[in-house]
Amino acid sequence: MNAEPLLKTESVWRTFQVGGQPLHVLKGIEMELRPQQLVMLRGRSGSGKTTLLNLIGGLDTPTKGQIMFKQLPFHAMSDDERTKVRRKEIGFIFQAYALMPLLSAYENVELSLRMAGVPSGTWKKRVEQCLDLVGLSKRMHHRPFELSGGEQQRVAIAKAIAHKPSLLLADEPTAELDSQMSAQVMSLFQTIIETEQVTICMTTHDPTILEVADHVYEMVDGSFH
Ligand SMILES: Nc1ncnc2c1ncn2[C@@H]1O[C@H](COP(=O)(O)OP(=O)(O)OP(=O)(O)O)[C@@H](O)[C@H]1O
Repeated sequence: MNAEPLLKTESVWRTFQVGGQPLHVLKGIEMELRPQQLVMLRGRSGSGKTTLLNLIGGLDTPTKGQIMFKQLPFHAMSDDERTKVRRKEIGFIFQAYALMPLLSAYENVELSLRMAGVPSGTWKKRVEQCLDLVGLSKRMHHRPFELSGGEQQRVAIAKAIAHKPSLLLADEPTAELDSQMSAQVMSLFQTIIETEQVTICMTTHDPTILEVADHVYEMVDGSFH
């Protein structure tokens, strides 16, 4: 592995003030994500996984330390600068970025291209390509409530990759799925890494899923073990 890392953190701390007291949620995180890797973060509830995903996705900034994404210093950039990079380069599969209930699968994926500022002439082809990749070509005009949980998750994946991000972040993407559907999502992630040349970083509690990771970071109380 000689390729430059896509993302590198150095001594990253994140501290929140809770009731006037500092709460150190991340304590000196050193992490590297390389191109086309599948990296997993595991750890108990409350260990700091989501806080770290928010930082590497540019949604939040560290209290101390450095985060370099594609040679850009996320720790030193303004919110506006990070937002611009995030819209183009990062895809999220987070509960908070769930599907819009009144829009069809097609319209949900199209929305992500609109948000990323992709020229509208290319939307149709790309939306169809992404829904095909996740195996939902035949259901593209269904709304989320007309789809199963696993199908909704696949639309969320299509939506997250449509703008061709280099990094895809997923917070517990298989938490609501049974083991068969989880295996399908993981196999889809492996396909996407190849075809879309993306790096995926996800959190999970599921030991069977960890087996397919290129690298697993074990988070204990805000540090890696
Ligand atoms: N904005 C905030 N202000 C204060 N405390 C916070 C804030 N965000 C997170 N925390 C605290 O940081 C700790 C870690 O939270 P985080 O959500 O990162 O854990 P997690 O490992 O993702 O847990 P889960 O698996 O339950 O999602 C928790 O104790 C949480 O209460």
